[in-house]
Amino acid sequence: MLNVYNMNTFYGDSHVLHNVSLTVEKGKVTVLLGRNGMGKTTTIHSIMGMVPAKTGKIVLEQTEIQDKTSFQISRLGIGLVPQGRRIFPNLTVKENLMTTYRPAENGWTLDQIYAMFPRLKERESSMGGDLSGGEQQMLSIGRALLTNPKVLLLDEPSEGLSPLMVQEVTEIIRQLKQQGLTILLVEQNLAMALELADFVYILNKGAVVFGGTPNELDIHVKNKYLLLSS
Ligand SMILES: Nc1ncnc2c1ncn2[C@@H]1O[C@H](COP(=O)(O)OP(=O)(O)OP(=O)(O)O)[C@@H](O)[C@H]1O
Repeated sequence: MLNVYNMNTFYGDSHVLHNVSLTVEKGKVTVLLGRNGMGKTTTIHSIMGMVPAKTGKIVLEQTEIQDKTSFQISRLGIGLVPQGRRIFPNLTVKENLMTTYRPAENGWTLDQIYAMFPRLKERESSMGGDLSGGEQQMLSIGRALLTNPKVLLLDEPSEGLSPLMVQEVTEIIRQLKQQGLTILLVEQNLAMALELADFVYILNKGAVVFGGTPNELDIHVKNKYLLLSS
């Protein structure tokens, strides 16, 4: 569905991603793990065209997207739930949702988003900035779904949420998977990630050092790249 081949990304002279290759299979949850600063967000931003890769190829279905703008990439069917949620604080919940709404045949509608997130319906006239962290995360997910994406990228959706809210967000991602949505999830929360993952990649210093199923992710790999500080 989404394939990344040998992606190299720089911030100025700083070479951050080194030949990153990933496969995100249709209808599956692919998880990208790695400690702080290892390049997870940069990978997501390069796929979205926000920090374009200097070399490499990114293919969505049959279309090469590495030279396209973020707007074009969104239109082609990649939705982003960004780190930190990035909702508009001075727009209402409903206005936040409608900013990106793009109707699609058999696609998400506002009513369906409200059915999935009843709390957003209750708060539809509240300002985005007045919502709790968990409500903002739901708003951010709802807003991305209303672009009717083929692939949904989620960048650390559990960040800053209470354990109860993390469970709720996990449940939502599980439901989206059951509905057949293709998902690339960046997470620091290992338990959450492994609960959802069909396939796992680990990034270390901007390079993919592991790709396999959650079962193949043994304690040695976890210790080396995820649990211990470097
Ligand atoms: N705008 C930027 N300019 C320069 N360097 C950056 C910029 N953004 C990130 N970096 C650097 O790129 C590297 C990868 O950062 P990135 O944010 O992609 O990591 P991450 O794995 O997503 O970490 P985190 O979990 O903290 O978000 C880090 O060394 C970081 O300092």
